[in-house]
Amino acid sequence: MKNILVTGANGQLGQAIKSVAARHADFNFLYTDREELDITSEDAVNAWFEANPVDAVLNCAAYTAVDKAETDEELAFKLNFEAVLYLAHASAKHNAALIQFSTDYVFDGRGNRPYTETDDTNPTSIYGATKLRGEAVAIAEHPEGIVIRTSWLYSEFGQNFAKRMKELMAERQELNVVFDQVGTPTYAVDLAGAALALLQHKFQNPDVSLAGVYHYSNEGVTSWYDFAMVIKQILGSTCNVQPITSDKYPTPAQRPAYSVFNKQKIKDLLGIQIPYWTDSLKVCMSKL
Ligand SMILES: NC(=O)C1=CN([C@@H]2O[C@H](COP(=O)(O)OP(=O)(O)OC[C@H]3O[C@@H](n4cnc5c(N)ncnc54)[C@H](OP(=O)(O)O)[C@@H]3O)[C@@H](O)[C@H]2O)C=CC1
Ligand SMILES: Cc1cn([C@H]2C[C@H](O)[C@@H](COP(=O)(O)OP(=O)(O)O[C@H]3O[C@@H](C)C(=O)[C@@H](O)[C@H]3O)O2)c(=O)[nH]c1=O
Repeated sequence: MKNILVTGANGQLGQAIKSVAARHADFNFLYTDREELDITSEDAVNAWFEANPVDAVLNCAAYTAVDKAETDEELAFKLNFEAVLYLAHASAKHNAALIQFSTDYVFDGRGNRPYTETDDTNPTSIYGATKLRGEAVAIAEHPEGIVIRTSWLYSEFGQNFAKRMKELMAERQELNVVFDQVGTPTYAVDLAGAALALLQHKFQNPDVSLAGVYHYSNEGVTSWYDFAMVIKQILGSTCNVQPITSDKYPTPAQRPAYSVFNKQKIKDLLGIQIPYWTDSLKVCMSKL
């Protein structure tokens, strides 16, 4: 039996992990959120590791309010960087694996072909910058640190774009959504399955180093507008959804115009097929 610490377990990804946990009868999940384990406290992190035997950490805790981070840099930095440092040190000391989650917002979006794990990063937002620092520290401060970058996460859990669109389509007759930001939505339940498969692979191949960055999203490419349009079609909504350019939807944080991932590395390693984004979206919408 492997003891897996899940931080931020009541967040979107944490709940998605709970929903697939039964697939891994040999994993004993230790779910914590801020109340049980505040990862911004180095003392709390160290005390937790002293008190509980841990074989791996899935760090699902993060500061994810992209626009708010522009004026709340201190807390975003604490959670997305400093806390990762504490987790990396503690898990390395106790010989536990570490999986840190990161984002497509580490890229500036000026690319025009799917980003690989070795492509240059250049975040355009505070959120992206703090997540990039978190990636670096997970890799540098843990000899086997793993980072999974994902994009446009949605699910039946927590707050996300798909749920927001459903609410707005019920409230409004017209909705404007940007069509000049292109990426790939990711169903958090698919990501949770892939992260646990990666962990399983690691436990089964203890002598092989898996350290480094991996890209994971669903398959396909779309814009936020097209994402909204597919949601509208699935719901059978009559809301008039209009495409707009980003300058017509000003936000405090600048988002990448293009953030599609190349996912070959994780697909080759695990031998997995990743679901197409609209297939997973239909599964999720049937649960909302
Ligand atoms: N959401 C998205 O679209 C994307 C997310 N990601 C990454 O995926 C990961 C998971 O994101 P997601 O599940 O959506 O995020 P959520 O915001 O849904 O969940 C984050 C969780 O962290 C908890 N938390 C906050 N502060 C602390 C603390 N000090 N100690 C412990 N826990 C804390 C939150 O609790 P509380 O609610 O009480 O604050 C919440 O439960 C993150 O690393 C994120 O950067 C990457 C790409 C896209
Ligand atoms: C709600 C809404 C948003 N938009 C735009 C704003 C933005 O450019 C885009 C996405 O909207 P949101 O602000 O909901 O999504 P955002 O918070 O930017 O989502 C990001 O979250 C972080 C945590 C990540 O790591 C990213 O991968 C990504 O998922 O859609 C519209 O055009 N119309 C709307 O009605």
